[in-house]
Amino acid sequence: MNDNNGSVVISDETTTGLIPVIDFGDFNISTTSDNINDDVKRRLAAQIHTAFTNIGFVYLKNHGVATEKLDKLLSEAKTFFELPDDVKQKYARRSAEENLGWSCFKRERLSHDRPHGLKESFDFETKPENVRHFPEVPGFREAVNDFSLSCYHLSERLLTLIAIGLGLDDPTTFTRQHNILTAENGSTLRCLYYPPITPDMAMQPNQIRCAEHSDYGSITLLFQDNIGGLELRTRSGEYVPAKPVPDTVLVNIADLMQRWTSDTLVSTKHRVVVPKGAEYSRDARMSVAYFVHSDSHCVVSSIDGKNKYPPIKTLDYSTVRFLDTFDY
Ligand SMILES: O=C(O)CCC(=O)C(=O)O
Ligand SMILES: [Fe+2]
Repeated sequence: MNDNNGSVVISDETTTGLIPVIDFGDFNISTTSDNINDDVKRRLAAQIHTAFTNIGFVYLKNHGVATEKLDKLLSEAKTFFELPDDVKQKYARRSAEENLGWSCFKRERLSHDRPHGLKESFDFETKPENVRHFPEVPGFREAVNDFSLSCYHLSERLLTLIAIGLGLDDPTTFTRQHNILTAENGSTLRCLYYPPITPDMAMQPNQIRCAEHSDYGSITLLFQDNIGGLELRTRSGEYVPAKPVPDTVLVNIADLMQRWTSDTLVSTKHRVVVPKGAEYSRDARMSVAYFVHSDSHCVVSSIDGKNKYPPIKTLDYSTVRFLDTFDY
């Protein structure tokens, strides 16, 4: 079925009909932004805007981020996560301000209504000159840098389209505040590992892989493997699956962008549940999230000038959120 902007809305249970799949081929990361016709940008901007004002999530296909780069990253990350804890501990995250490094199993608590998540993760800076190297997994560093760079290019395009979709005079309104490749910016690439759920695993009541939360920054690019379990909250309050759609990236609005746009774009809560049935719980699940944040010193205040929310500095906002999530 087509919605009124021409984007395809999948009506089977893959996305429960709520999350559009948009063909990003005309503006994929191999294109040169300046050469792309304004009509193409306006069309894509309108499609994305509709998704971000309704459900806050969209699948993009033909985005141009090479599948081989994702596969390589997932494979290197898996090798890392399967190392013994005492090795991984050398790379453990240290503080909320830094927001980098390894978070061990059951470290992160995204909702106070649930126990810690059944997952491990590793956060990287998005800058290529990133300092951490992994003697134990020599290819990990390069795979992260390579993938990050593609995500950066896709993010720039999306931030431009978001500005156009909002009808802003200046399409660089957001990109100017997202100097992702500089030290002024705290965007991160996160590799996530949800180990197999085994009968001997000590699980607490209500414990799931990743508890209900919304993301903190501007937008998130999420690449998931084929295991499933991701769910998002509809406006009526129920959680529905956001199933893996091969070769797509799932993009969502995060909290600071919702605030920036005075709730026009919605930051939707989501979670990762343990798939039902022994077959799937024996599988580990992996995903990669690229969290796009505005520059640390950027003061986010409503673009419509109505000040629905008081202005807040990006770093102040994200530090409070990280402190709430991790027990330091
Ligand atoms: O692993 C996933 O699919 C989702 C992870 C997520 O939502 C997050 O890390 O913010
Ligand atoms: Fe999230």
